[in-house]
Amino acid sequence: MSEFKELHLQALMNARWEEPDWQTLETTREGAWLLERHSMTERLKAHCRTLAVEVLGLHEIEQSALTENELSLLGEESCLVREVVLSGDGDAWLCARTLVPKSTLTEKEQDIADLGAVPLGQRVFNQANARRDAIEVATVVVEGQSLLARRSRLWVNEKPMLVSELFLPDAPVYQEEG
Ligand SMILES: C=C(O[C@@H]1C=C(C(=O)O)C=C[C@H]1O)C(=O)O
Repeated sequence: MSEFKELHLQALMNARWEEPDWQTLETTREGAWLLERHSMTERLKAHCRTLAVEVLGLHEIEQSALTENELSLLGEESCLVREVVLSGDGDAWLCARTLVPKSTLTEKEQDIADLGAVPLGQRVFNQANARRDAIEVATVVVEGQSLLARRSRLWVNEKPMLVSELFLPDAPVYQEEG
């Protein structure tokens, strides 16, 4: 798993995020996935019997190691980094890296640091005031394969986090009926 982690998380970190072409994307199958404003976990669950989360990493990152762009979306502070792979019925579908500012992990949201195998989306969209904005997309090349990726900001109780998601080759987004 560590080579997987190295390849996919590194690719996600190097992605060149761009404003989506809403008009074009909204009419496509990929667009429905990339522009999803509600829970990605829910959308993935609709395509399998069991959705499993494997935590690849959980560590802190100093403010100085964040990019200007990340700081402008989240505020100037250190973050918790949560890295996971989501698998549908045993097939790896999505690799995700989430930056959670320290000030988001307060009060009711302290548990977000200890989610383990509970999908982040399941926890966040439990909250009536959860919302997503700042959706950006990218095409990421991993081992010669072009993969879809997106980055978005999630808000829970008006506190932000930044979620980057890479759709792996077996993900339903690439399938006809996806
Ligand atoms: C952000 C969501 O959560 C999903 C689960 C994640 C996790 O458990 O870390 C990360 C990204 C997701 O695609 C979501 O469902 O929308």
